[in-house]
Amino acid sequence: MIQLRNPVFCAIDTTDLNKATRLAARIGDTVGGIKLGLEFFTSQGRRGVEQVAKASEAPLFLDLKFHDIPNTVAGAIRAAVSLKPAIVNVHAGGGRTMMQAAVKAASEAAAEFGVARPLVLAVTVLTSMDDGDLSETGVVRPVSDQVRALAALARESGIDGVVCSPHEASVLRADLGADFKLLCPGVRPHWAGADDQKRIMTPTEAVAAGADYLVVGRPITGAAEPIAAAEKIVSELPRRNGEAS
Ligand SMILES: O=C(O)c1cc(=O)[nH]c(=O)n1[C@@H]1O[C@H](COP(=O)(O)O)[C@@H](O)[C@H]1O
Repeated sequence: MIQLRNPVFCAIDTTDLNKATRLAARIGDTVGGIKLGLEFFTSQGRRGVEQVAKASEAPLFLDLKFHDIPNTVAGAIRAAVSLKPAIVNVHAGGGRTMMQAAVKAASEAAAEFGVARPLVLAVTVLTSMDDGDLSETGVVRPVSDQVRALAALARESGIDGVVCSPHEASVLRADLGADFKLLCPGVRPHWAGADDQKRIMTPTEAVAAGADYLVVGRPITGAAEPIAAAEKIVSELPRRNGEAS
């Protein structure tokens, strides 16, 4: 269970350590959490993550989307847990055994390092993909069906929730119940462009559809005034039980 001031995670996608640290320090009081992903981690590594985490009290989503054989993913999850993230993720397409290994490794590493176990989420179908993109990979059913199947497999594997687009949130909520976490990128305020995202909704629509957490990157980080952009997004959301003001 993670306590957030609001459901918005700001995706800080950059190679620039100073930029990431400065933004994290300033925006941590506005958004619910901060997300660091492949671009930042590949350029700045563990020390970069530690520096950004030190700059902000906000919970960290370490988005490294592991997708490998079970033993390798378990080792990577172990290493990730030592950075004390609130959330980590794997690709559901890695399958049942891989997801089970990820959850087991997260629990064992958390106990060993004396830290809280992060939520382990599984990415279903990337929010940048539509039915045409998916069919090119050999999966010919609609995205929504594939997301439902992968989410059901993730839950059976002991995963805490999934990364999906807001388009699938209401169906997954009905399928998988209130406790299964739904984290949605592909979130765009009406005043922002879609960029490379294809399955998008506004923040308010995504929460109404059942998203627990929202990931918003470029509409905040690419704005002339990132803090003001984040405040605008957050101020439009309905307040939920347990969220701080
Ligand atoms: O796992 C993720 O966070 C993720 C999954 C997904 O399906 N789509 C997706 O956009 N993301 C991440 O969410 C962020 C979205 O950023 P923006 O498109 O700039 O808002 C990026 O950091 C992506 O890596």
